[in-house]
Amino acid sequence: MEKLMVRGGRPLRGTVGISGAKNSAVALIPAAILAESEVRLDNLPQLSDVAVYAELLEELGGKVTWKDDTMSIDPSAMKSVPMPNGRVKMLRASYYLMGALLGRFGEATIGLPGGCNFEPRPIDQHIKGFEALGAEVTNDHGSIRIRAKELRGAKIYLDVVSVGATINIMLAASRAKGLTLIENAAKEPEIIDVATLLNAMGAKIKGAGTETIRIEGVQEMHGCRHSIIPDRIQAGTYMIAAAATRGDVLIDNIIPKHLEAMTAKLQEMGVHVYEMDEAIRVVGQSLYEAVDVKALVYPGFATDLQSPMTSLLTQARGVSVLSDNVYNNRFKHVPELARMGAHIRVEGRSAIIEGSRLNAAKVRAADLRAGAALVVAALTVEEGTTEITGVEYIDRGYERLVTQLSNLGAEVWRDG
Ligand SMILES: CC(=O)N[C@H]1[C@@H](OP(=O)(O)OP(=O)(O)OC[C@H]2O[C@@H](n3ccc(=O)[nH]c3=O)[C@H](O)[C@@H]2O)O[C@H](CO)[C@@H](O)[C@@H]1O
Ligand SMILES: C=C(OP(=O)(O)O)C(=O)O
Repeated sequence: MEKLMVRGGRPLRGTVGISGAKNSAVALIPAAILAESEVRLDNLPQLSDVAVYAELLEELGGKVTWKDDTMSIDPSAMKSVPMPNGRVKMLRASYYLMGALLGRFGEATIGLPGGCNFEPRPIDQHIKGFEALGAEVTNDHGSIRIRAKELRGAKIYLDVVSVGATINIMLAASRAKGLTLIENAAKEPEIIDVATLLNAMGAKIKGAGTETIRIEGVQEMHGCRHSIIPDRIQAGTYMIAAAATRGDVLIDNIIPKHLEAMTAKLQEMGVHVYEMDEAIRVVGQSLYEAVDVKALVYPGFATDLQSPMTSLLTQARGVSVLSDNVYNNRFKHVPELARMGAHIRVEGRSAIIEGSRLNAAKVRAADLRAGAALVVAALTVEEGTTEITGVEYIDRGYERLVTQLSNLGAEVWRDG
């Protein structure tokens, strides 16, 4: 079993460049299905989810070429092949095949998605959206069959603010007849990135990044070239790691505005953070104050950063309370951090974190960001080597993690 080995106690120092965003990439790749000619994506991250998605598109008959950080997708010969099992179970974002195939072919059969299952993650709002557009949706033993004779624009009010449902409805509605309004839409930067690509492909989308998105359906969409936005979650994780190790790191090739909630929280703790045009410098300090954190939808503090933030808060003086208002039960990192000596209690949707010194241990990453939390924690440990299993989860979201951390002076390697 592969392990990530971390010998901590060294302040991270230097510059780390951030790749394109995973959560954009896994929506932009299936969005290409809607075009009739080649879509080229630049600044693509080298991640396992991206590799799986490329294979999924090939299974559908797409021609995919991936070199360095550029992927070309020729969707002209694609068909809506049923995918009840197999690779669709390997990642969460396979649900975007539903909206994209429905938009282009009027039908899709896709197994329920996999990915990080830190708690039940329903897709009822995606289905409600497809039905509002005129599709018939049935669940056949965990496989979702969606059919529409004709997609028609509709007004859809999302009961919960959902990134996935907002994007999935945008994908299908781009090729529907007439006007679709998504109300109570998610506002994450990745939504804007997807709308930008779709518009470059010929769609007519306005309002992405606000709570009302207006989509005027078009009959045809074409190829284009698009560069993916930087990964704000990888960037935030390196900000946390820099602070936790009392280091001095320039996080480069990012959009600092996407990290405002993180920057503000670090500053509140006493970390020195300097924003530049396309970079943020984080300078760690010896003493940090406990703070309260509420993970919320964008532009609030990102739920994907709450697990690594928990590790940083073990390094603060006093008691911090971290609540997750997006996923109430995203605390699989807590028992593992406890093995490393952390004093954390989970009460309802909150983790109550006491400042504590951590020790090396053998721990398991149960999901992607739980893995990031363990890496951050391990980097703070002064003596001994921490062994982290579940590396396959971490590989879903951090490009060249060992190389990146080693370049910053960390002692990290893979074993097994
Ligand atoms: C591939 C991708 O982009 N993944 C991100 C996406 O996941 P994902 O798109 O799956 O997350 P959502 O924004 O949909 O989920 C937000 C909340 O809404 C609930 N919900 C969602 C859909 C639905 O139909 N019904 C429902 O009840 C979820 O259980 C959750 O409590 O946004 C999450 C929230 O920022 C991030 O943690 C994930 O990294
Ligand atoms: C939960 C995450 O991803 P996914 O939705 O792809 O499982 C994440 O990126 O933290």
